[in-house]
Amino acid sequence: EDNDLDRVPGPPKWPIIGSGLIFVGLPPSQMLDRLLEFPKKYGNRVVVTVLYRYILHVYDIEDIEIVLSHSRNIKKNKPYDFIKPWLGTGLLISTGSKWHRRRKILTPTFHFDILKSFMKVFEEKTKNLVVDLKRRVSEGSGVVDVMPFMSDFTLYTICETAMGITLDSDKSEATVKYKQAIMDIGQLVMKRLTTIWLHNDFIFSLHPMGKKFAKCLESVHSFADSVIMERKKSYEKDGEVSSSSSKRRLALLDLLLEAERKGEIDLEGIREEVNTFMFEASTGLKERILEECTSILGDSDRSPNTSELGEMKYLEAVIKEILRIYPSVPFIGREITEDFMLGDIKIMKGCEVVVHIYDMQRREDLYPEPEVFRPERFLDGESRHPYAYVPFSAGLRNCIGQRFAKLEMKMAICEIIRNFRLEPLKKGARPALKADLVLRPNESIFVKFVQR
Ligand code: HEM
Repeated sequence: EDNDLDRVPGPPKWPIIGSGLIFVGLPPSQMLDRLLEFPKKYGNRVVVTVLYRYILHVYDIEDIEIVLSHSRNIKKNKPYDFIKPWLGTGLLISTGSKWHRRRKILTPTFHFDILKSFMKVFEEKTKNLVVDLKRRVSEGSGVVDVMPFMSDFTLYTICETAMGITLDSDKSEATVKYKQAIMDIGQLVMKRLTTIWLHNDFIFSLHPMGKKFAKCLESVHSFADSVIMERKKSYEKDGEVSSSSSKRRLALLDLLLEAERKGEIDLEGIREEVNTFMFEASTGLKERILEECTSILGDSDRSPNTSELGEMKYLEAVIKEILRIYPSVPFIGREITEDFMLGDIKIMKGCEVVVHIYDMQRREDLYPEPEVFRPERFLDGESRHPYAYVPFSAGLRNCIGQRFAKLEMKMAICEIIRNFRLEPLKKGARPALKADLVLRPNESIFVKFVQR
């Protein structure tokens, strides 16, 4: 059958191997740049072929809307397979009826009342963060590499809210290993993506990279298992009593354990979700908060004092602008399971579609002077196409933790701003970025903290 995608422009294709060679051997720091060249060279729909795969990249709002709002094409594409050994088919990766079932079990965890009860944890973890930062600042010049602080903060917060486990000041070997393993997994997956012969599972398992990957998995899984077992013990002891009274928060893990009791999920399934949420929630936040605070506060006349409600709106706009310029998930991939029309072209089952959030949110026609950090864009009441801003994705597979994330970010930024004046080391400097499993800076982010 004729494939409409054969008529869509894209990088040159070789027989059999297709255009995949353009990515081969690219370091992750250049991968994002390569993808960003596409729309400039070929337009807002670009086809890349790799062996038998057709991968359509879309950059237009109209196309993005059709893809994200499709109610049956909810399957993730091939690259997500590489993180399956880690996250299993948890909520992020699962599809079809399994995804529907899981989403139903997990959705109540993000109900507003439960989120409200998490506020205490957000507050406590933020206070601890501020104490840690103060200690660091008092020890030295006040110049801090913020990433490790933020990754601890987000990990502790998700563990306590969702898993009911306190990790603070837990510098145990297992925690340290877990955090390192997650970073390594991200790097290994990206490298594997650009090394076509390592796509084969068997070859990968024999290669040193595959062996390192397996070691990382061991650390991550044993950490997750101990979190589950600890909670299971205390849940079995007093879970039923306290979950029906309002004495204790009903953590996500409790909900999963309850579902296990009802036969809706097994232990393997719980592990998938624990891994999924610890990953999504701890990488989903950390990079973007403080690094961009530096550029906000470098411009000191709009340094936000966030204790007033009016200023909270500004803070919200700040957060929105951060996620416009630095969307944690720069692009999303789908494998098409049911033919559909994308405007005038037919997208057939088996093709993959990649939605470019990062690129779309930096389009000049949608956001004048797109590289300029200007939260006011979100305050001026200007109407915008609903798909012109999708850092949390949209449609059925949107981010389940979106409201959780916003509350956590607000709380953290508020407390930090109240306690410190932040100065960028270099005014107007922007971190070089790399596409990891999430968008990450390619270098440490140093910020000068001056205690107020
Ligand atoms: C700034 C913070 C965050 C951003 C920008 C963000 C963004 C996203 C995006 C774009 C997706 C869609 C991914 C895809 O289709 O492949 C997603 C999915 C998801 N997010 Fe987030 N996220 C954030 C924080 C969180 C937090 C805090 C949690 C958990 C508490 C979370 C849990 C999830 C889960 C489980 C999914 C999969 C949902 C599904 O497929 O049904 N995220 N997120």
